[in-house]
Amino acid sequence: MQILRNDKVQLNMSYEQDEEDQYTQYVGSFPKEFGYGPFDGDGEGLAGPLTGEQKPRILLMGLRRSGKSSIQKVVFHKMSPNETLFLESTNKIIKDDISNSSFVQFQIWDFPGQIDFFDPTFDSDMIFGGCGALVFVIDAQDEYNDALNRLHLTVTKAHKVNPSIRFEVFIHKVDGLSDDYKMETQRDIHQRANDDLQESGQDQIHLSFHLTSIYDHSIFEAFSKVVQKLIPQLPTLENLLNILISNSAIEKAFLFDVVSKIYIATDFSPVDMQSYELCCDMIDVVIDVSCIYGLHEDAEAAAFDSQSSSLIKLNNGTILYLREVNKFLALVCILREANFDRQGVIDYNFLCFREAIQQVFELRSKNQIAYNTSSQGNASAVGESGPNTSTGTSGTSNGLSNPTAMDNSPSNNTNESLKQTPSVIYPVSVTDSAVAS
Ligand SMILES: Nc1nc2c(ncn2[C@@H]2O[C@H](COP(=O)(O)OP(=O)(O)OP(=O)(O)O)[C@@H](O)[C@H]2O)c(=O)[nH]1
Repeated sequence: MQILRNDKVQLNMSYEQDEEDQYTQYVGSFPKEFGYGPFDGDGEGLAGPLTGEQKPRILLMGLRRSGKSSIQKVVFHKMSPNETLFLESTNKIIKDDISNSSFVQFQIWDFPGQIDFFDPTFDSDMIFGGCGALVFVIDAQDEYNDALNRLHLTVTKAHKVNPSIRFEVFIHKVDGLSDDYKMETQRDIHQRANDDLQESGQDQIHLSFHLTSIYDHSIFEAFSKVVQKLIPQLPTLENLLNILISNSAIEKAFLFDVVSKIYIATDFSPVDMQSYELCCDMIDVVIDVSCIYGLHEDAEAAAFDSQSSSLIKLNNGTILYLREVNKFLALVCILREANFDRQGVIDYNFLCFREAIQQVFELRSKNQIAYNTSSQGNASAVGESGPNTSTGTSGTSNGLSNPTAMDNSPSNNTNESLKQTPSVIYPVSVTDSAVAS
């Protein structure tokens, strides 16, 4: 296995509480430096970093002790699940800035369980107005009548203020339930929540349901789906992954945010949990090995460079192949060993893919800077972009509204170079053109 060198990413927190050091400790095998940091720009995403106000916001709501803070700590701060037993109850809104990559830039607001919407100090316009997604956590191990009432109250209120919010219901702590009971609980909660909405004439509100637990990968998978919906460039990324896998005989490819192990995009084939878990585990292995062997004398040197990669052969004839895409993102692929005999072609296709991704970043950055400039100088320009530009839900928050924007970009050339590879696997012409160029 080639060693993926560890990147020293700073941990950046914006907690309101005076507990800045609390989560910068070692958790498991992760070094404390391996966490989120401000996007310091390495040429790929001089995003004119989004300001707090512009970042899509994800709200974590639910009854007391339903598991909101645990989810946030486990997914984004590498806290081990057992440590969440000692978390204290949240008594005010905690805002957490997730700024680890130029694609995944958002804020998570963790709410106290006992929050009162009718309290005059609760500014629902401000809270729901700039929100991209609302995650409502229900403790599936507990009686959930009250939680369903609360869910109804929360979504109707939020939808009234901001109809573009996406509602995600986490049926949480399912680790304690048998498979049958899990399914039964999901069906029951789904049915009752939607019935409540229908009875109150609010059936235009759409709820998505996820079975989650911090004790397995389900919470990462569910959060991946929540975050993906906030990435306007998602169709472009998926399209690029499709082109890559179909030309490289790859079975499944994930574009991972390395620190959180959230996948921000995958190809169009269905995701099965086992593949996702395998890829997550690979990232853990790579990081662990990198921490032990990957650091050079100059520990401050930028690691995770363009040569970084890892190859794991499983004993069932399958290969896991990891390549660094940029400082924060990694491509993890699953493919058959037999299809890996012409690695050069796969690597060439990967380079085209990486270049395309970088161009998406650049385009986004340019649009972001243009947007920032115009909104500073001309208030009406903000109006043109729509009132929800800061939420990330309208598809314009980052200035790149849809894949057609990409079509006009230089990256389309890269798309073409991938597309030009005949759909036959490993066309010789690709290698030839690579050599020729
Ligand atoms: N079994 C199990 N327990 C969990 C899970 N997630 C959280 N917990 C436990 O649930 C308890 C409450 O978790 P918190 O994260 O503090 O809950 P909260 O919703 O933030 O609570 P408030 O801050 O009071 O609103 C803790 O003891 C966690 O260890 C899970 O997936 N499974």
